[in-house]
Amino acid sequence: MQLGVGSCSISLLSEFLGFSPICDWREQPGLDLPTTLRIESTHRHHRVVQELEITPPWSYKPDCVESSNDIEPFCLYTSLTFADSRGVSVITTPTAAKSIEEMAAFTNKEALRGANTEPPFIYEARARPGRGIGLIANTRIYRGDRIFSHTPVLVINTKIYKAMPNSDREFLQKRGVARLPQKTREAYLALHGQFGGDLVNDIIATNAFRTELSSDGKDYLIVVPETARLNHACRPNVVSFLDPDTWTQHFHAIRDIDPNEEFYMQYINPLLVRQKRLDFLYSNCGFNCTCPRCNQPRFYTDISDSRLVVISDLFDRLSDQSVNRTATIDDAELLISLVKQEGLENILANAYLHAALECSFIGQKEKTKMYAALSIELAILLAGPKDEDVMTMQSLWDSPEEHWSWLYFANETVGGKMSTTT
Ligand SMILES: C[S@@+](CC[C@H](N)C(=O)[O-])C[C@H]1O[C@@H](n2cnc3c(N)ncnc32)[C@H](O)[C@@H]1O
Repeated sequence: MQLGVGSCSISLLSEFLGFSPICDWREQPGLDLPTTLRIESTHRHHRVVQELEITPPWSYKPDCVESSNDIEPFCLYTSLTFADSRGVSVITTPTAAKSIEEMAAFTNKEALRGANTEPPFIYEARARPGRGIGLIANTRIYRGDRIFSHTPVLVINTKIYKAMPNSDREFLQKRGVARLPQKTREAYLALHGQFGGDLVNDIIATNAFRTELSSDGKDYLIVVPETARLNHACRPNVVSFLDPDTWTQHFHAIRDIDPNEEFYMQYINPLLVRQKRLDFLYSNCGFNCTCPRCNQPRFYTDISDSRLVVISDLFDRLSDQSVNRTATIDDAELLISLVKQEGLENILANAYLHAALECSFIGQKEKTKMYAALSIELAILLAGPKDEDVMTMQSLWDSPEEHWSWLYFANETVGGKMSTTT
């Protein structure tokens, strides 16, 4: 989602909307759908196209397979020393690997301080009826508390899906997992596979997150064994963001969590009504959702669905930045109230952001600051403190009058509908 006014804009990214890309990645045009992921290919001609040397941080000579577009091969790079010898295997092009090698995660040991270590006794993994293993809180956890921060063990440039047959990609994937340090490899291979077929590939299909890992914005799939144990619920209590500099995925509580409550993230767009959520989860993620929100009695589902329709409509109207827009601060406050009633704390930062902007449009300084602060508090859990949108909101909090949105329509539209200065 993009809020844009001239050259000034605040982009509300999909991750910012609070849903994980975990099943979304298989929706991308050109990527394999789950049915093809299930087929174990018999096609075997892994054309190793070039002999590359071992260069730090990599621990082996990269294995490369020619790509059908003939631009660049895709190669397997494994570092056994990455993240205190947790290790990582990366499948990408030699050019992308060069820029990865220069990232702080690989050049500065200090950058990974605190990653892959967990506060003790916060949670434990347990069998959950109808949904395999899940992570259960052992103690009360408060909104904003960090749950864990981990680095990926397998990283795949998504362009590979268009660039070569499945069998070639699977060859690189299998070798990538085989080369990981033993403990890491075992943790990977113990993960759940939902679709069957080649195990390494099935684990990717079931557990991968889609994310921008490199500074050049390239798309990657990542598998992080610890965070892969998080089940989905349509009212999540944890959210994540990935710091691209340190290659660390951080999870925080987005609301208070009781002892014995399961941690849930949201795999899909939170604005879908129940039947659409169930259909999407079944066709893209391969399971029938057993979360409490999908299983509540019809009466509550109907109320929830109608709230979601209004929430979507309000987001659309508040995002409309044309001079003919009809949205007001009342709409933004209604949105906040409905999002809270719906229990979607993972999109509350967006609702607060809209409220802050509406107040700024009409020059209400104190309320602008109040809503900006409320938005920032949650947005840093969803996108991280270095995120551009979070920094933009910070500037709205610091000095609303300096922000592009301040009395924007009053200045832009002389005598127009939006000249709503008080
Ligand atoms: C990323 S894994 C989550 C951890 C997994 N439960 C395990 O045992 O490792 C995703 C898988 O968990 C199960 N799952 C997650 N959320 C679920 C839900 N709300 N309802 C039913 N099954 C769910 C499905 O089998 C899905 O393929």
